[in-house]
Amino acid sequence: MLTHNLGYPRIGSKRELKKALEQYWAGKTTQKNLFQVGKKIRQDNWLLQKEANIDLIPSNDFSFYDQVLDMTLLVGAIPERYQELITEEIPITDLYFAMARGYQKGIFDLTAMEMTKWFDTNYHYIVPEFYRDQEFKLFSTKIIDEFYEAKQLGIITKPVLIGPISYLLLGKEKESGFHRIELIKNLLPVYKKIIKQVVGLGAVCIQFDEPFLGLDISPEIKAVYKEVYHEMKAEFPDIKFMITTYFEGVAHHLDVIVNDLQCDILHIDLISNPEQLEVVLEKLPKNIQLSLGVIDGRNIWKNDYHQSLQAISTAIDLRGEDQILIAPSCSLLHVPCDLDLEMKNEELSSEIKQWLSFAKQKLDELSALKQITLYPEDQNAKVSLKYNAACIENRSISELIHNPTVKERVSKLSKKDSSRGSEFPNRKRKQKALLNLPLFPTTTIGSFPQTKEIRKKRSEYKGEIISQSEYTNYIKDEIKKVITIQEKLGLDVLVHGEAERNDMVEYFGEQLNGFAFTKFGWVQSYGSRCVKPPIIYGDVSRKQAMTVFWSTYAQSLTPLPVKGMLTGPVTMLQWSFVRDDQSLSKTCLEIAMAIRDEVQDLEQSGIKIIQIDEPAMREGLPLLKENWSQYLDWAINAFKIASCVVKDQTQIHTHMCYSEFNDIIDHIALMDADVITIECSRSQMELLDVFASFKYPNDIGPGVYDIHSPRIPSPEEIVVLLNKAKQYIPEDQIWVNPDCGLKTRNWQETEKALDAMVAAAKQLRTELLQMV
Ligand SMILES: Nc1nc2c(c(=O)[nH]1)N[C@@H](CNc1ccc(C(=O)N[C@@H](CCC(=O)N[C@@H](CCC(=O)N[C@@H](CCC(=O)O)C(=O)O)C(=O)O)C(=O)O)cc1)CN2
Ligand code: MET
Ligand SMILES: [Zn+2]
Repeated sequence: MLTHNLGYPRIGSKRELKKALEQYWAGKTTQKNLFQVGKKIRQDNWLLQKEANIDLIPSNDFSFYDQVLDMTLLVGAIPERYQELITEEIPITDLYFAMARGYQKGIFDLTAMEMTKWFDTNYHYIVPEFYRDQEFKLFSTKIIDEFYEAKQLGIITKPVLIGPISYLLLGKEKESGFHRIELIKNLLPVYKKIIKQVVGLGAVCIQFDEPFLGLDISPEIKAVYKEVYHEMKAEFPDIKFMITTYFEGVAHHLDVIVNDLQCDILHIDLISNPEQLEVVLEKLPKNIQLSLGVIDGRNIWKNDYHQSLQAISTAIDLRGEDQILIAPSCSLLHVPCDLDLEMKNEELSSEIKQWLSFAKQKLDELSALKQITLYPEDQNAKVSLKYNAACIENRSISELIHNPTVKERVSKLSKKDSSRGSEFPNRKRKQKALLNLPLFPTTTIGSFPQTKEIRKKRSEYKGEIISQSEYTNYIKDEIKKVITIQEKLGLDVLVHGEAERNDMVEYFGEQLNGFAFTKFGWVQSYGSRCVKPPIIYGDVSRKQAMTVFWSTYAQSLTPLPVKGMLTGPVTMLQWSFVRDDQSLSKTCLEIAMAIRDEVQDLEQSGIKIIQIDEPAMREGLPLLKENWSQYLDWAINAFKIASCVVKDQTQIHTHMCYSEFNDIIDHIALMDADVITIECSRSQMELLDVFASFKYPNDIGPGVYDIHSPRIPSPEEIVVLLNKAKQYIPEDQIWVNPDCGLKTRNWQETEKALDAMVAAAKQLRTELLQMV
């Protein structure tokens, strides 16, 4: 029985890669230095896995930005607009970053490629763009370079590729009249070339990630799976093909896998779907080895050895030990690097620490499971099994977890707690009288640039280098500054700028009971951006008002309305590490009650508009359609519990980003927020197509420029987008705003872009006046 790993975090345990990337982009360091940082991380990761006795160690799981973009470069799917960057003078790395981030330099003004969520995770990938009859070619050498690099360290790695079918499905057609899967015939020869190259260097096993095998796929796609792997395998009969599936079970597609899929090893995710083990064991042909994903690659709880060993021994009994591999359920990209770094963190109680396991610890768990399975009588094996059982037991009976008051409040909720006093048209009239906003009201999503200085001050405050009052005064000055700037820019609805927040989820989590925090638990979100997800370990409740102080201060500075700014319950849940000892819906309701209390306090302190962000509403959607409606019911209900406590006059906003919303827009409408601001611009307002057939009932602000790119939009292009919006949405329902918060941008970009946005809104107002 072998152990293997699907992928290791690459940002560095101290975020070394993040820092090097940002320095490089700022022109403060050389490409050579960036490459050295990358190389060091790869080597550290390989050696660490070797030390942990992992039998099959992955390569090509490293990335400078995103593994899907790496594939795009590897197969040369470079969109037309970047072709002019393929010159002697411009390093290929800069072409790569241009695709990820846009490129505005000299004569060039190129927009970035679209970015979206990686399945139902908080990781974002760069969406491949496909055109009719598109050609592919072997374009980059990254995969062979990395294989070679590891080989020089004495490690024959398992190169990781996104399988050809999942790669195509992850992308998007950029013109009509074809389906991207048709491109497989052009793509396949390039995959064969890639395989040939790594095999030439000595690879014996290749990992093809095919997560779509767990999703709803059509019979046509199934047929393609059959053909493609048949054809590839025929050419490389001696190479082990490992097909990995994750995030869902494959039981419903076993027909393809059993009868048609040519592979040597199939990996299944037993965390997201433990039930599949039984049927896979029964139906999978005996000549295919089975890899059991028994260790949670997406959560931080210590593995329950007893439970894992049961699955492993069932599998071994039926197939024999040499036919079984064990692994994490998916790539470890989604968990922090190393729990050992938290040893000195006194805020994380030692009781909770013994319940946890990060990437490095998960590797040790993997090899412990192998030892216990192969040598059950070994003294070390016995000790580690016993220690594990004690930790699991401790967590299950810990007093830290349950709070009867919270449970009782939640159980007493009734239908009327989740509906507003009146219907939307009525509310809209009352809000209009109170707020008196112009047509096409302009606003921003909440955050303004989180400058180095702000972060430094917070760091100093947390390290007790500066006092609480110094920090408070500093943040107050920041708020004053952003209010003044917004007034100058001529925005209609203001925000306080969120300078006091480290992160929109972490900030609230820190003020709630039932949440715990790490100091180094960073997880890559996209590119160089990381988050430190809180750990929800127990029942959630609010300690005291969380935002009222800052919001009322901001409102005291201006006659214009300032939005109170909260993170919604679904997003709090989705972007935290969640408990696995009660249902998500229960935990979500507990959070909703805490937010509801805050909403009520804000209203009572005179805040007239309250925004409850739910950017993660869509990503929480189960991967299989059959499970959608159940999720949407509890998720929407939680949002309404949080928001519906206010009177008609108080305007509730929500905000969403990063996803395709077309397929759930009717459910988004059911959330009944008075206004939704929603990301749109990277996809050129594709979202709007849905409004041709679905009349969105409430107000909506389709994002008019991309905030993930440093590129500054012109007023003209924003006017074009708004005119497009007008064709689908009545003009008195349209708000004007960026795609998302501005925390990642600098001040110069921010002011210029917002200036363009306000100018565009004013132009539309003038045009309307002239028509009258
Ligand atoms: N949780 C979450 N998920 C999300 C999003 C989100 O905002 N939050 N947005 C989407 C993804 N977008 C994102 C956008 C920006 C960042 C982001 O800016 N992250 C920051 C970290 C934010 C943070 O928590 N910062 C802390 C700690 C900052 C820090 O590193 N401090 C330095 C010291 C200060 C310095 O000198 O820089 C240190 O301790 O070393 C703070 O502000 O307090 C980063 O990578 O840079 C992340 C995700 C979807 N998922
Ligand atoms: C990822 S959604 C971000 C919403 C938040 N209010 C902000 O502006 O940053
Ligand atoms: Zn957003």
